[in-house]
Formats: sequence, C-alpha cells, structure tokens
Amino acid sequence: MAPSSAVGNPRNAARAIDALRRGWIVRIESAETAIQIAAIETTNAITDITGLLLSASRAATLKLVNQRAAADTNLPVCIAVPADMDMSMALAIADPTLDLRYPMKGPFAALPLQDAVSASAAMELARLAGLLPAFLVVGEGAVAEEIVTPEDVIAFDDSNRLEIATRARLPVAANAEAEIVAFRSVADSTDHIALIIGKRDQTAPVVRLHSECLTGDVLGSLKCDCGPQLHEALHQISDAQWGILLYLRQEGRGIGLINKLRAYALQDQGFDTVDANVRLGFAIDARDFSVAAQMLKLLGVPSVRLLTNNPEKVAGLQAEGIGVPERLPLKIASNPHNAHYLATKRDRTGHKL
Ligand SMILES: Nc1nc2c(ncn2[C@@H]2O[C@H](COP(=O)(O)OP(=O)(O)OP(=O)(O)O)[C@@H](O)[C@H]2O)c(=O)[nH]1
Ligand SMILES: [Zn+2]
Repeated sequence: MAPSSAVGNPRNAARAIDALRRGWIVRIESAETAIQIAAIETTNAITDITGLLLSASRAATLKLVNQRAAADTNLPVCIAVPADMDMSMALAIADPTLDLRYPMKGPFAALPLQDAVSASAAMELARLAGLLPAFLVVGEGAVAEEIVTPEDVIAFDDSNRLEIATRARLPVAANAEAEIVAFRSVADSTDHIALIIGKRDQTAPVVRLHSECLTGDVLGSLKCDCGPQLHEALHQISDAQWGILLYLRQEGRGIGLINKLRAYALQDQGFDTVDANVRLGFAIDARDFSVAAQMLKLLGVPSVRLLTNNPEKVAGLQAEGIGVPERLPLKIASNPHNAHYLATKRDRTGHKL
C-alpha cells in the first residue's frame, strides 16, 4: 500500500494505547482496509478471533519464515487460529519467555497480511503501551473501543513536545549546588528530569544522558552498569566546572519495564541482551535521543561534552543540531553478573569500552 498523506491525530493513538492496555479492542484503519486487534496479554474472553498478529521475530522463532516471501521477513505476520485455542495457548504463542514451559507448539499457518502498514502500526502501539507485540485479530462483528490510523501513530510519536514545568534547588550527595528541572511531555506521562550541577558559564557543560533503569538505579541490580554509571556520572559532572544529568524515562532502552524484565527472563534462559530484545519483537535499542536534544535546547545549551561509551548517543544529539565537541568515556568496573552484558554492548552494539 502506498503511504497515505493524511495528517494523523495523536489523540486517537493516545486513546488506542490506553485501550490496548485495558484489553479493549482497537480498530486500525488505513486507506484501504481495517484490522481489529486486542493485545493478547491484557485481553480475556474475546470471541470471534480470526487470527493472531505477531512480530516478524516471533514468526521466525515459531518457524513461520518459510511461509513468507523473502521480502516480507521484517513485517509482522498473521497466523490462523489454532484449533481449540484458549487464552493460555494464545499467550504461549505470543510470549517467548514461556517457550521452555510450552515447547510443543504448532505447526502454524501464516495468513496473507492484508495491510502491512496497519500491522506495523500495531507493533509500534504495543511498544508505546509497554505490551508484548502480539495481538488477537478480531472479526468485524465485534465493536472496537477506539479507531486509529497508522498516521495517528506517527503523529503521536512526532507530537511528543516537551516543556519545562518547574524547577527547584536540589542539593544531592554528589554536590549541594544542584538544581532540578522537570520537563512535562505533552504526549504521554513520561516526564523527564534534568539535574544541573555547578555554576553555569560559557563553556560546553559535561552532560550525561541516563536512560531510566529501575532495577539498576533503585534496587542496585548487578545485571547492568546503570546504578554505578549514574553515580559516577554525577561525580564527574560535579568535578567539572558545570554539567547536566538528563534522566530520560526510557526504561529498558525504550521498551518499558515489563518488557525489559521479560528480556531478563530470556537472559535467564541464555539469550544475551541483544537477542532477548529481538526475540520479544523489539528493536535492539528503541530509544529516541532527540528527546535529550529538546531538553538541552529548552535549557539553552547548544553544545555538550558528552559522558558516554555509546556512539548512538553522540550521533543522536548531533542529528538534532546539538554540538558534541568531546566524548568523555564512562568506565565502570564490571562484576561477575554484568561482565557478559558489558561484553555484549562492546561486541554487538558498538559501545567503546
Ligand atoms: N531491553 C533491555 N534494556 C536494558 C537491559 N539492560 C539494561 N537496559 C536498559 O538500558 C538502558 C541503559 O542504557 P544507558 O546506560 O543509558 O546507555 P548505554 O547505551 O549503555 O550507553 P552509555 O552511555 O555508554 O552507558 C536503561 O534504560 C536500562 O533499563 C537489557 O538487558 N534489556
Ligand atoms: Zn540497568
């Protein structure tokens, strides 16, 4: 289908995200066709199920690749409803973390995908809702709670403007001279935070983009390096003339807490951090660092000395017009629980360690 030039309405996407989290039916309408879906993990007892819509990588795990044209291997897949399917079987088909518990599944038959654009929009809605990208396809007899178009989903992503909501003094352990600035996100409830440390001058500040990690930041998880990186960054910023920590609400590299914990469950089964994300049906890294660029612009900061090992962060800021004259490495000693994770970041996602 040719991409439509229709202008989307982010409100429809916001309502669709809410509906999917509640287990309600959402109708995705494109110029030519419509598909009605409900998220497998939140829905119960929906009748008139005509298929299951799964991510491309879930299809690969379920050995559905052979049934599709080579050109389609990045597209979601719709499969026929297996005989006698109940919701626990649907969940076993959807959720890769259950594969060891329910190894005997299939064979499955792929159905022709009516509308690849709508199906891809469904995958993005799942990520935005923090849900597994796996849906029941519901027949036309059912009444959808919300109607959304693929353009609405794009408009939702594009509409995520930030504004400074409030600011206050916040003495922290690393430095008593700090100010916290809260940014309200217009489109969703992911409010971001900046902590400005030291006395502002004309030089480029030392800046850290820290993506939220509840397990590492709060619980002291040893599986990643987030907690120690956060504290090391605060100290390095504090040692500089001035600097800013941007605390970005991008839990799990943008797939949300629950999906990150599913990735951890897959890591318990032996998959590394990259393969776990892919197996769940997500990008390796779903973060959008333009949000950090927006925050810096609102703070009046045109260029930064960036504390990171991740070249994507440098590129992400530069792409939005923020100068990065210098990258400062952020080295943390590994422990037996995160050594493999850090090696994977070095070997598979280009981190400079
Ligand atoms: N999906 C997923 N997310 C993870 C995993 N481990 C950590 N994270 C998330 O990864 C993010 C941490 O990334 P950062 O430390 O900001 O960035 P980075 O890409 O490691 O780059 P640096 O700036 O070099 O630290 C947080 O959002 C964590 O929740 C994992 O195994 N799976
Ligand atoms: Zn972490």
